[in-house]
Amino acid sequence: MLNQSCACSAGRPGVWQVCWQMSLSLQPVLQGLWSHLQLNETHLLGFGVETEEQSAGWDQEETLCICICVHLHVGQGYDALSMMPKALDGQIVMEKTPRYFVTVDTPARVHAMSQDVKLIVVVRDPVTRAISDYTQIISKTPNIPSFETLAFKNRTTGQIDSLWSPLWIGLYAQHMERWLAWFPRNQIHLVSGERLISDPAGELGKVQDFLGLQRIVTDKHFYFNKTKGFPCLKKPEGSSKPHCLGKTKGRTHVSIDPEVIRKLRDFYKPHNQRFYQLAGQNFGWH
Ligand SMILES: Nc1ncnc2c1ncn2[C@@H]1O[C@H](COP(=O)(O)OS(=O)(=O)O)[C@@H](OP(=O)(O)O)[C@H]1O
Repeated sequence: MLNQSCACSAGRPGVWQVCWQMSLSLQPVLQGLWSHLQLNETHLLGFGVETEEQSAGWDQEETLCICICVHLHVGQGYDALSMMPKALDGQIVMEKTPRYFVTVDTPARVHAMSQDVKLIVVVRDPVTRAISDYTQIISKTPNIPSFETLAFKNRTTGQIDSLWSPLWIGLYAQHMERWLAWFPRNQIHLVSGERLISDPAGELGKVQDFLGLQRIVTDKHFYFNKTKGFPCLKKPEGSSKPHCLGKTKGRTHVSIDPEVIRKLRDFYKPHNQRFYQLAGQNFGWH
């Protein structure tokens, strides 16, 4: 059941917002619209438009209500800094938006906001990343074509569709180059997604060093949870119980034709090499 009031966050400076709330009994139409909106988020972002706080639910009369907030970022004047929470002395404010790494205008905008901001990017094997991305997309929009279909412009000739969002995002070198045009390499810290799983304390140790923090988070804070198949926190702050990440993190991936995986590995090889050079480190993706 969806509450009738729409959930847009109001009054944020530099952002215009529109809020729609629809209630129709045309289930298939709305499901299609919902899929369309989710698939086109990247496209919308390209134009500086972002959807936020999307929610959908069925009311008691079995009609679908959708509430979508569209935030239109007004030119370059989007004042992100004033939207950040105030920090006390000794506190660091962090903002986490995975899409910033790949959104074309973001480096310039972040630079206009702060030239000495510290940037952290978590990167993982782009092939695994693409499959993870697709697994997430298909969990929300089950009727889309297969990964194998979407990954190719032409499957017969083997031509990869590098503009398909899950593959395009994995072209890390090209995204990194855009950031390096605005920020020196030493202001960007790269976290290995693989080591974040195999050695979370080690990887977070480097993050703490990069942020100039004392190494407080160490091995003793983690344990390997066999059921989850991932490291989890022994005792998160403010709780006495262990905590693993939620169901949408670390889920079983859709199984993909090994031949397609091989083709994708070949496709990414030169891009990965270029990324290792820019990064000054080899992430070992084969
Ligand atoms: N400790 C722990 N527990 C669970 N999952 C972990 C952990 N550490 C890293 N990972 C990996 O994080 C992946 C999910 O991150 P996301 O890409 O969804 O993050 S993001 O919020 O979009 O940035 C997720 O990807 P998937 O395995 O594809 O779900 C995990 O592989």
